[in-house]
Amino acid sequence: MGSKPVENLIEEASDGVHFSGLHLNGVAEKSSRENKKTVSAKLELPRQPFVIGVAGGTASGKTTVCDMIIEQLHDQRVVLVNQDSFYNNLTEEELLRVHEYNFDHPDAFDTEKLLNCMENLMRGQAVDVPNYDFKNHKSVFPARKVNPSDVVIMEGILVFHDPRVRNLMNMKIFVDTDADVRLARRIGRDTVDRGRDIKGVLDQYAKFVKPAFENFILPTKKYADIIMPRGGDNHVAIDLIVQHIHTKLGQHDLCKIYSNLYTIYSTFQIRGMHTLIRDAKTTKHDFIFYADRLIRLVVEHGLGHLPFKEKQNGDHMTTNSNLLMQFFYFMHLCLWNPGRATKIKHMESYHYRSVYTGVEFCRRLCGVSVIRSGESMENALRACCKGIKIGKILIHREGDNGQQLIYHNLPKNISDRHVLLLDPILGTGNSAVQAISLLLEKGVQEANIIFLNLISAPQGIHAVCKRFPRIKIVTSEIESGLNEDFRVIPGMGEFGDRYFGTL
Ligand SMILES: Nc1ncnc2c1ncn2[C@@H]1O[C@H](COP(=O)(O)OP(=O)(O)O)[C@@H](O)[C@H]1O
Ligand SMILES: Nc1ccn([C@@H]2O[C@H](COP(=O)(O)O)[C@@H](O)[C@H]2O)c(=O)n1
Ligand SMILES: [Mg+2]
Repeated sequence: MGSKPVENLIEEASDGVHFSGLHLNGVAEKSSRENKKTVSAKLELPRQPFVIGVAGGTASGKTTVCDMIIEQLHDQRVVLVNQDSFYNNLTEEELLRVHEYNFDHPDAFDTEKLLNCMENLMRGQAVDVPNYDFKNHKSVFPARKVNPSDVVIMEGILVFHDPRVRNLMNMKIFVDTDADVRLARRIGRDTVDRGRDIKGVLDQYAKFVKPAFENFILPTKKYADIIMPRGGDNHVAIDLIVQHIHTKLGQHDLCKIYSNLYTIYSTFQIRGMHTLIRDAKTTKHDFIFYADRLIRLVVEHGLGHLPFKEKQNGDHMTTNSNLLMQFFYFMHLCLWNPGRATKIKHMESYHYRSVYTGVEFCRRLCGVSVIRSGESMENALRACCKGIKIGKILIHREGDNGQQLIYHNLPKNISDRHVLLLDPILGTGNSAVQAISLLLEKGVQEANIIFLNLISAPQGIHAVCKRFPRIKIVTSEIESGLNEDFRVIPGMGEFGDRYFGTL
């Protein structure tokens, strides 16, 4: 993998331009990829943080959940921005009648200030977040200095309410805790931490907190990606969320280094399928089922990277309604212009010409599977590309570095084709390098190779991308690393053995 360890490469890349497949909008992402050469020029574009929104009713456990996520993300730079910090300061008059003030209405917050603060953080600038005092209902000095970070968590009862705030979020979590539990916790917290008396807490709850929950907070639950029951007691959900963030950040960094590395969009469905195929207890039947689902997604994604030509379907297209119109027009001519009507022999002459502008698939392509595990991907490729030719390469592994190419059978005219190279696991990258070298020897253009796999280890990515910067790698997950046996961890055994049942 070269002389520098992975962490150094990531660190170096973090200093310069970031090729984020996750957080930049389409335009920014495209221009970053197009300007790959500017990496060396070290343009100081801001890092786009992974923004998580955490909403939910009062005392549902939002702050507790955020603290737990932050604790578990100990190796990442994470900051918390509380919506509470952006409460409007009360006027003297409002302070005198504070019991009549509705702190649960969206207007109680200075949302412009929150947005401004978030925009600065996303531009890579440190911000001063007000320090709100719940006892005196106002911000106090000094403000809290918040530095730009990899992950920004925005937490508060109404963070999903304003679409401008909501749209900044990459992940939205709604903490869904039973109303009675919330009221009991709120009484406890407000009397102990916020200097309130029980009667005041109950009056405020009945008058403002409960109605606002129903009118403003609960309706935003529909925007959540994750609805989290039981708040901080839900350790499984917290683990999954933390793992997902880790995956996103890991992929993020390697995708920034290599603009030819593509990961399919990660969803909990996809993570769930990975969780199953990575479990030694998963039955053969389930292993094949979920591996096939993942393979199909990767193959479809890979095909999306093939070139295409614009194509127009210039055929006549007729709908029922215009057939009816044509019939009436024909009858009209028969009555009023029989001469013209007789000239018309075919109804088709009246069809409205409609053109569909689409694209044409690239036809000059073939698959090449690396025997044996790569053969597990052939069916998905055949299902997507009718009649596709698939060649094979057998590489024998001697120890961990000695790879020996011992057999190949490749489609004719492979040099004219785009090649989809199939191997579900990219580990050290040694086999992939051998296979790609063979394809290049056979005259295939490096830029015409798309390497499809399910799991890529960083070592393999560095090995392949550095040596063949023009090939594309499409994967469904970037692994954290390899174990001492050069296997992906946590281990799934030999993919081919598990898929073909030859354990
Ligand atoms: N799972 C839990 N079990 C017991 N108490 C909890 C739990 N989660 C939160 N609390 C307590 O309930 C109160 C409200 O929790 P907090 O996280 O501040 O909620 P929120 O930020 O949603 O208002 C706090 O006093 C907190 O210590
Ligand atoms: N001066 C204030 C400001 C806010 N509140 C209440 O705080 C709740 C929001 O904070 P959570 O941690 O519970 O989400 C909200 O329901 C307000 O009623 C307050 O009492 N006094
Ligand atoms: Mg809170």
